[in-house]
Amino acid sequence: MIQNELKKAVGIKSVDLIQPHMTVGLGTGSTVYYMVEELGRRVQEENLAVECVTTSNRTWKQAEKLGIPLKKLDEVHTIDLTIDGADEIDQNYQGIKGGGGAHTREKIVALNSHQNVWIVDQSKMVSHLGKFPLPLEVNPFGSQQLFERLQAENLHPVFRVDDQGNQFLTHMKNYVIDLHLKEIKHPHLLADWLDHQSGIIEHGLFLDVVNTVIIGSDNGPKIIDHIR
Ligand SMILES: O=C(CO)[C@H](O)[C@H](O)COP(=O)(O)O
Repeated sequence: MIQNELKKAVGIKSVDLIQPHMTVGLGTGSTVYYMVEELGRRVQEENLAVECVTTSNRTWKQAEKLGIPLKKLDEVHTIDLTIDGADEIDQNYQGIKGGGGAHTREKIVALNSHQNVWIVDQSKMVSHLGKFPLPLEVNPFGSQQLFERLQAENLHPVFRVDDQGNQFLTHMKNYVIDLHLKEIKHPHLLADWLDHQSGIIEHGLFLDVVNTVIIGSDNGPKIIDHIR
């Protein structure tokens, strides 16, 4: 099966986990796109009653068009379930997110959710994290000094640019620095170090977060449940 078909299959499958009257977090990305389309269909055709918060303007606009009831994060008390994509997942179900630069909002929503589900095609499953560059959302103020500090630590930073070659800007008008690490041997140690650097708003290591992973494979979606 081609990659998009795998993404579509897991996106559709994940909507089965949404129960009536849940508050649901909607992630960001091309896999989540299919989940949101299916959720919109069930809201419209099957009167599935839910309220949702989103992790990006892109997902908000898509969900709004489909008539999915939306709330701002600060308007809800709890999030029952968040469904999101991921860029890499290792054998301990630790992840890298932020390929789309939305990881700050994604992490805020994830850490405020009772359950987190990641939907991925099989290419995202890896033995060790780090082949995918690790995104950092950084404050533009002092970002060059931060860049040099990351260089000095041999973390191989690269400022992300957009299609036009301009500085990539997040929703909150911050920069993204991607760390080209090849392999992250100690994800918790690295996360801890990054958490203590001024100027880094959020990094893309999502550790001990996910409860369920749905992996798209040629044999159909495979659900790995009760991870934590
Ligand atoms: O973290 C993300 C965006 O910040 C996405 O969830 C991640 O990049 C996966 O996207 P896709 O489903 O398009 O491969």
